[in-house]
Amino acid sequence: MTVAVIQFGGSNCDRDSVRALSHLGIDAERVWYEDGLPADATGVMLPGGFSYGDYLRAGVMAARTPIIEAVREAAADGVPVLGVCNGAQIGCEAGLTPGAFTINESARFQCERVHVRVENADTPWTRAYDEGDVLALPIAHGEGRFEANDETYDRLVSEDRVLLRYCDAQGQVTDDANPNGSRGNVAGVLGDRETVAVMMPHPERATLPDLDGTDGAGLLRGFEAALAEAEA
Ligand SMILES: NC(=O)CC[C@H](N)C(=O)O
Repeated sequence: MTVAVIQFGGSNCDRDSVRALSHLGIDAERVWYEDGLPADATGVMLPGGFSYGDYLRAGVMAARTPIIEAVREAAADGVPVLGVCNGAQIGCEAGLTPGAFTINESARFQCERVHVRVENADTPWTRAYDEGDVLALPIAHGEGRFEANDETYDRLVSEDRVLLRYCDAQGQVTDDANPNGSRGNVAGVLGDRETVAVMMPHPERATLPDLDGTDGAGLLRGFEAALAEAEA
């Protein structure tokens, strides 16, 4: 399989993402957004960064580029799609996943290590974990506060589409453990299909053993699991 890691002007996690995926034995390559989605892509990663300099709203410009139309079609066909940080913002702006990521409650850019709790381990992206597992992952964003209206939020919860919630080191989901004011401490959600997911924390920065922790590796392994699911 080859995961296309889409690079926009301003993306800055595309190389890290390819490196982390390759480390896991998942074939990945960077694809410049103007070159279009390769027909043989068996996965799509929307990496972190500052596409279009976060102009207007983070992710809004990239979400309106032609390659995202191709990503939408691929996602509908069951191709696994993962958006991380700016990629999560793009995913929500593109309607691949519900809700929105907006300006942090602090109104500041926050770069720190947080804990998230696995809310649903029965998805391709979380299969490597057990429900309730606590992962240490880095965040680095200014617009990471998850918001959704009541109807959308209730649907996400009732359909078990919340993947990760910010928590403390013991796994307690509290306001104090919510770094950015996200509704319900939500850090990651599934799209309409469980092969599509977005998350604000950076699993690719917590995958290589020579970096600080490898708790994110299982999330990236979701590409293999999601593909297997789609082909089943
Ligand atoms: N690390 C990133 O992807 C940055 C996310 C985004 N551009 C923000 O600051 O909100």
